Amino acid sequence: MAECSVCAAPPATVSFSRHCLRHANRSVKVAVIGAGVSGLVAARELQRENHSVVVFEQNDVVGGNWIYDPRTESDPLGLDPNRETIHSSIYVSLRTNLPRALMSFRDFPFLRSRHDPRTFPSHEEVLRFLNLFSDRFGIRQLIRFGTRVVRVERENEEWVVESLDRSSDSVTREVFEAVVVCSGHNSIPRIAEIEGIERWKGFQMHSHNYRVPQPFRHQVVLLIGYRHSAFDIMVDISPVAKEVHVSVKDNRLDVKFENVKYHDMIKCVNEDGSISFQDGSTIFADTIIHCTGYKYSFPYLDTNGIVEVQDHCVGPLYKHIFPPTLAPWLSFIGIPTQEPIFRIAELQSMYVARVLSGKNFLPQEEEMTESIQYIYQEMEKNALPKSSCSLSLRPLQTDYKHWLAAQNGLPHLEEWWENLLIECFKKWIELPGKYKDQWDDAYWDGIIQTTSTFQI
Ligand SMILES: Cc1cc2nc3c(=O)[nH]c(=O)nc-3n(C[C@H](O)[C@H](O)[C@H](O)COP(=O)(O)OP(=O)(O)OC[C@H]3O[C@@H](n4cnc5c(N)ncnc54)[C@H](O)[C@@H]3O)c2cc1C
Repeated sequence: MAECSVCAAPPATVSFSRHCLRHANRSVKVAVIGAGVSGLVAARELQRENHSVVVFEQNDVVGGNWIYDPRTESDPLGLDPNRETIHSSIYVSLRTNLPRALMSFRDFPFLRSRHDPRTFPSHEEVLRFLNLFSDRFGIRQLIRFGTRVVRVERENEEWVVESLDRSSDSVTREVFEAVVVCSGHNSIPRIAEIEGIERWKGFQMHSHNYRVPQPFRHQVVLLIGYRHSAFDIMVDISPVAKEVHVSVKDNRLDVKFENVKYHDMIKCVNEDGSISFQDGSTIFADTIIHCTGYKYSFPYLDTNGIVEVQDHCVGPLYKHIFPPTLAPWLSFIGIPTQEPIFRIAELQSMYVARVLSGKNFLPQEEEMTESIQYIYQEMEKNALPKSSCSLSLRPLQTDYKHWLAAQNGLPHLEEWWENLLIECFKKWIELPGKYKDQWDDAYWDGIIQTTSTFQI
């Protein structure tokens, strides 16, 4: 380990953040990339620790994925690398799949507003909440709007950040001590591989480019996948479409709609353009919508191969945050996309801010690497594919949240929080399509208000 980066005190007295105890609490110049949920909360926590923060945001407003954009991409499947990309994947009818209490920050609850007081509110309500958050904590003044980061590169132990100002079309080069990546993971489509798809003459798209049901009127539509987006789209288009077919890998939910049929996974597209499924059924369809999730991508980031995306897994990342060899100068917030990200991003951001100021010590590089290996082993023991190592925190999700809270000097996450999450998952299985409107608000509001200081 090197000496203290401020006074050259000997390595033995220095934390992994390269500060001796005398120079802990140091302010670091940090670039945050993105002003969605992760970037906003990262900026707040870094500012609270007195770091000097610049947030780069390609859009002109805050909110990231929660900014509804009626436009769709020129390649509806999202495969053409030269297409102009659209960041948001939100559709008009979208309501949150989590109760608002699970989309709250520790000291800034997502309160019911007069605009939309529902427990599972619309996307507009989430965007409103993120705007309130930005105003309350003075985040906007830290953000360079309309500025896209085009390159981040390590030079002489510092990061060179190149950004493009969209209004003047000019590129600026700046140097930062630390970079926090918050650029989101719900924009680059991942599509299903289908044997014989080159024969398909119909229309294919990814749910990233789905906005409204009208284009599918009187059509036979095949949806691939059955997580939240597929389910929402099915409910959206079944009233206008002739037939909706859903190809599902697992998690078949028994929801009856007159014109909806469920199938196993797709076997192939046949010579005559029909589609066969592994259960032996065959259909003709007008449109295929791939509701098959997203790819991680950091096109601007050059780490000399240290951080890679392999098999949908971003790594190596200690605690899903720090690449051991570049810690603490490079960090990632909000990587586990299948988790309730608001609170996790908040705890991760606090941790990063504290490590940078020297309040928290990171373990030695070898220990961080061992910790990453331990997660892979636990996943293997629990028969979880390596491809889910970034998406979710399973099987160590509860330990992870408690660990993060403890690092930040906070008590364990409240019991109601975990219970609410479990209940939400149970209800999604038991009452798909209905659970959002059959939620026991009085019961859960009571539990939350009597067991914490939290309001909803
Ligand atoms: C259809 C759908 C429904 C969802 N529903 C829920 C839900 O109900 N509840 C929930 O908690 N989560 C939900 N999510 C997950 C959702 O993505 C997160 O809530 C949250 O938006 C993630 O925030 P983020 O800041 O990590 O990423 P984003 O919100 O994607 O923000 C990233 C930001 O980075 C900016 N950016 C990217 N690249 C650059 C660059 N090179 N330079 C400058 N700026 C850049 C983008 O413009 C954007 O503003 C849903 C996701 C999808 C796709």
